[in-house]
Amino acid sequence: MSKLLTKAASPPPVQLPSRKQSAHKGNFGRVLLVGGSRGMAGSISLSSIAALHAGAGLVSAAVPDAVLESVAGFHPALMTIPLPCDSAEFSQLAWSELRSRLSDLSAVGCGPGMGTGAGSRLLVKGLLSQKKLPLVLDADAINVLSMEGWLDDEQFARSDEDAPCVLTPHPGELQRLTNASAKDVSAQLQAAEELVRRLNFTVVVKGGPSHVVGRSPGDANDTTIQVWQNTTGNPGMATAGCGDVLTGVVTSLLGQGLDAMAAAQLAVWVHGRSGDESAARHSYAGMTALHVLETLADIADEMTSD
Ligand SMILES: NC(=O)C1=CN([C@@H]2O[C@H](COP(=O)(O)OP(=O)(O)OC[C@H]3O[C@@H](n4cnc5c(N)ncnc54)[C@H](O)[C@@H]3O)[C@@H](O)[C@H]2O)[C@@H](O)CC1
Ligand SMILES: Nc1ncnc2c1ncn2[C@@H]1O[C@H](COP(=O)(O)OP(=O)(O)O)[C@@H](O)[C@H]1O
Ligand SMILES: [Mg+2]
Repeated sequence: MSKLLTKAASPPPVQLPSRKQSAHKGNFGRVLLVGGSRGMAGSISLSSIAALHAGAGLVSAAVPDAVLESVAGFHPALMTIPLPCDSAEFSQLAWSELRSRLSDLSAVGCGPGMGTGAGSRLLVKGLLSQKKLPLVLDADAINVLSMEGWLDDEQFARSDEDAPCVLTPHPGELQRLTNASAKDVSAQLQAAEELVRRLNFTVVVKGGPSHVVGRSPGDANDTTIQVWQNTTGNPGMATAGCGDVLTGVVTSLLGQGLDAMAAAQLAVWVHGRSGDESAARHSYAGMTALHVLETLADIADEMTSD
């Protein structure tokens, strides 16, 4: 492990259980990331490899056939699933192909680099409609929700018995989804609370700092909505692909069994922590999402109780 230059200013909000000597990769979840398109193969690769660095046992990336080799080439531990595509993006046949591959998964993340064409829309609708698998929707999956207005439809709400759904919009994506101005943090947090209240989703409002808005599990009658503010991260993270990395971390922690609020808080914390270490090792301007991704490997055990 490379020598750390920084220490966390505050402890993680929640922690993962420590790893038993007898552990095997099945203990740490089998997750799937869905996305990518020609020209944006990097985004889904960042998300998928981030899921590995956050401790997932097995990670697959379901991508348009046209970018399979590029995505597979990023990391030998990553498995890939080719899906039908038109010239650049998923085709309308992609969902019917993917739906039969969901059975033994523990979480799925969708959206990075996906594009918003007809194939992407069918995939988002299919993943949103199934309620057995924890789901993270980011980037173009959120843009599809905005374009189709699906979140106005209560049929997509999640009960406490359903698997959770986590949205991870940046302010621009949240503005498209809710009309709350990207420049008005309190309006955006109120809009996120409304999504939690109406649909029982968990929402990561990304930014500097990020917030996690959701309900803690446990007492079904406890309808309190928490708005938790992250204590890690820095402006060096305002760089292409940084959010794609977070998508993989949230998916990974859901797949390791954390509830939506805990997975989202811990993911945001460790992602910002990796951003802080990356800024110290490089510079605000010089660091990239790849540095944040790779530094996760050095600090991931800070998520685990001693
Ligand atoms: N290497 C890759 O393949 C990359 C692919 N990406 C994909 O590109 C697609 C488009 O995502 P982008 O986020 O780049 O484009 P968007 O058009 O969604 O967001 C960019 C715009 O949103 C607004 N915005 C973003 N963050 C904001 C903030 N903090 N405050 C106020 N306004 C803000 C700004 O107007 C900005 O111009 C996504 O599918 C994404 O996953 C990006 O993640 C970049 C890297
Ligand atoms: N000034 C900042 N301070 C802290 N974190 C930031 C800052 N700017 C961006 N980030 C983080 O970087 C990530 C950017 O996400 P996003 O805009 O989706 O990037 P991309 O889509 O290019 O991957 C988010 O997690 C956000 O919280
Ligand atoms: Mg993004």
